Amino acid sequence: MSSTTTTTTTTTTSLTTHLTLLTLLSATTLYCFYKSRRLKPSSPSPNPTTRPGKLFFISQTGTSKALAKHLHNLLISNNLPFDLVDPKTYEPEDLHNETLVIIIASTYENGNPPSNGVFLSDWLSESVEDFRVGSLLLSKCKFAVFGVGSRSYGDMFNKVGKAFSTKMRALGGVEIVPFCEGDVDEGELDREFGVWSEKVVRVLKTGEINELVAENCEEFIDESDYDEDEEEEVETEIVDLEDIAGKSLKKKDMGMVTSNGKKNGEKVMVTPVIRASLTKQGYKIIGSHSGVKICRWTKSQLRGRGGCYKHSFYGIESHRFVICISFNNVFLV
Ligand SMILES: Cc1cc2nc3c(=O)[nH]c(=O)nc-3n(C[C@H](O)[C@H](O)[C@H](O)COP(=O)(O)O)c2cc1C
Repeated sequence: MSSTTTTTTTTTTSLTTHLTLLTLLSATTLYCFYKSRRLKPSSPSPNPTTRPGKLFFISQTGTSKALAKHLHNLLISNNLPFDLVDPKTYEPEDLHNETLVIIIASTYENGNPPSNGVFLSDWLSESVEDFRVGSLLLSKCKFAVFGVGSRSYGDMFNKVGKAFSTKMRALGGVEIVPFCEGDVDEGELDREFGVWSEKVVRVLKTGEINELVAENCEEFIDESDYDEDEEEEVETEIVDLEDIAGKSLKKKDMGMVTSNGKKNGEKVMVTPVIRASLTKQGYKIIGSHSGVKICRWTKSQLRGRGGCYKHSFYGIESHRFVICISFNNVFLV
């Protein structure tokens, strides 16, 4: 009797142990499964490099705006993401971040842009003229321009569209389809615009763009200005206190800062766009007043690989100096 009781007790204990172990194992499995689900992203994260292109219309009485809307529909129906943008709501300081820009621009009185494009146009002109900005500012940007005007205005015909194309190129932009001039009076504006638009879409879709970019980049990037070390230097940009405070100069501050970089009437020496451009060229920005870059010949001389003509021809040891550019246009050697 006693033996039977002992056997029953042992069996019950063993069963309880098994059940406990089974429960523990199941709980662990469930926990691991739950954790693995939490860690696994539910869907692939979107590609951070894809930024919609910008389609600007510069228009007084609506012709360019209507054409831009047509093109926008065409682009979207071809799975080419673009934002239709009125430049008067756009901050040109952001332009160096754009990779695709299309501009439909009308010319208005005395060859000037319609009012919604004046700021963008002036900003580009000033950037082209500003020696600190340089021709690499828009090197990531592929663009195309269509001009709307009337031949009856003679030399002023499509002056604005032409100027946009020229200025974008001067800042390093890569023109993917040649500039096209539409004539509202004697030309076949709609047909010409249709043909040009198809070409833009084709280039964007087929990737012909890549070949063009590769070719054009060679023109714009002067390798003598760069070497391997400078690319690394770009990463270690000095941070300005103004930027830490988040006070970069923007169009929305226009009450105080004008398009030519004046703040409360005083010249601002390094605007964000100048900073970006100089950094691309390998300069280190000092505070908000100066930029420094070591000439590649200086590095070459210090490494014993030969220096520039000043040393070879005249024996001047310029590699012993650092050249500074002060933004108030004074050069210090
Ligand atoms: C007052 C006025 C001035 C114009 N000046 C020029 C000009 O200098 N050059 C040009 O090519 N077209 C000129 N045009 C023609 C315009 O570009 C044309 O009317 C165009 O369709 C206007 O485009 P929008 O409707 O997008 O503003 C002028 C038109 C007007 C009404």
